Amino acid sequence: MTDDTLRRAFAQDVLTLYRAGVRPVVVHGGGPQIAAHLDRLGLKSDFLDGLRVTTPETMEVVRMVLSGKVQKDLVGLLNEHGPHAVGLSGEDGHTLTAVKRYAQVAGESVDIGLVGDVARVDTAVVRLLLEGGHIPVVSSVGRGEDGQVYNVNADTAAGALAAALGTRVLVVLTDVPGLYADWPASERVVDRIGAAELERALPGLAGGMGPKMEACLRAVRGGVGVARVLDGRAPHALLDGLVGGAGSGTTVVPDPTASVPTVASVTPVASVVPVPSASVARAAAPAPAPVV
Ligand SMILES: Nc1ncnc2c1ncn2[C@@H]1O[C@H](COP(=O)(O)OP(=O)(O)O)[C@@H](O)[C@H]1O
Ligand SMILES: CC(=O)N[C@@H](CCC(=O)OP(=O)(O)O)C(=O)O
Repeated sequence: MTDDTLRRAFAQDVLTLYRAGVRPVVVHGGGPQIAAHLDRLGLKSDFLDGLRVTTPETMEVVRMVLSGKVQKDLVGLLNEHGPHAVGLSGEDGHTLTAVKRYAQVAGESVDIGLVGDVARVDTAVVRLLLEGGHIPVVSSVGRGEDGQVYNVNADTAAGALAAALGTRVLVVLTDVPGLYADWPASERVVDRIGAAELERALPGLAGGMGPKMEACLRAVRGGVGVARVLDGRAPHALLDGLVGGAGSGTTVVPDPTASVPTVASVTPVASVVPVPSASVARAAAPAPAPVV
């Protein structure tokens, strides 16, 4: 999202899906843009457990950069050929209600300021936009019921929103080819992982991969059909990954249903697995497919 060519390719992919009948919801972050702005202001920013330590001063910058710049740039790109995209912050319409989140460092909870987890999602505004034929573009800022505004990791926001909307697919774009099985010792990418195995692996994940994979887990446990982690450094990673690129990135699938299926429970519900992705584009889906 810091490279203009990649950003444009991403916007084209979202529009291609949209024109094919998919209803994408974009949730964005902007860590590098926040860092650049903090730097310009001479403010330091540290990360703990993959999350930015957020003072009230930092929070002002996070809010301004995410909702005022990164979101508007994305909306602008999506709207070059029509009034498709509408930006909103997680604060708007109570979309994301946040609660303070602590970092976990060596088994201890550490206070990292105004960092939030998503406690509740109100999908009303996003659904209104989808019903009106728009592409919602959501910044990962949450409103606390304590009067604070919280900095929510974008993957966390996306996973929670996907689960609340009951979407078919969650796509997470990142700057590595997928989840490395044994990072940093090896860069072998995990092709596919089930929710239970991912849950066991989560405590061992470092840096930003922790919140990212936690978001995928939350999504598939919340009823999303499948979550994909794709390498956003490749132009058109989104479309290639969804439509053409079986095998790219890491696919997170829900737990198989624990009980022996009865005839009634055989009806496919959440246990949909890798989207044969041409069908994503064909879907004209009754459920929207979110894109991060
Ligand atoms: N097991 C892992 N597999 C892949 N990347 C990992 C892993 N553990 C830590 N990382 C780090 O996590 C980074 C991705 O997280 P982050 O920088 O927060 O991404 P984003 O900006 O896409 O949210 C990778 O660039 C890599 O350095
Ligand atoms: C709490 C926390 O870390 N919030 C993130 C929000 C933006 C984000 O997630 O951006 P990326 O997707 O580019 O990493 C931050 O301040 O950087």
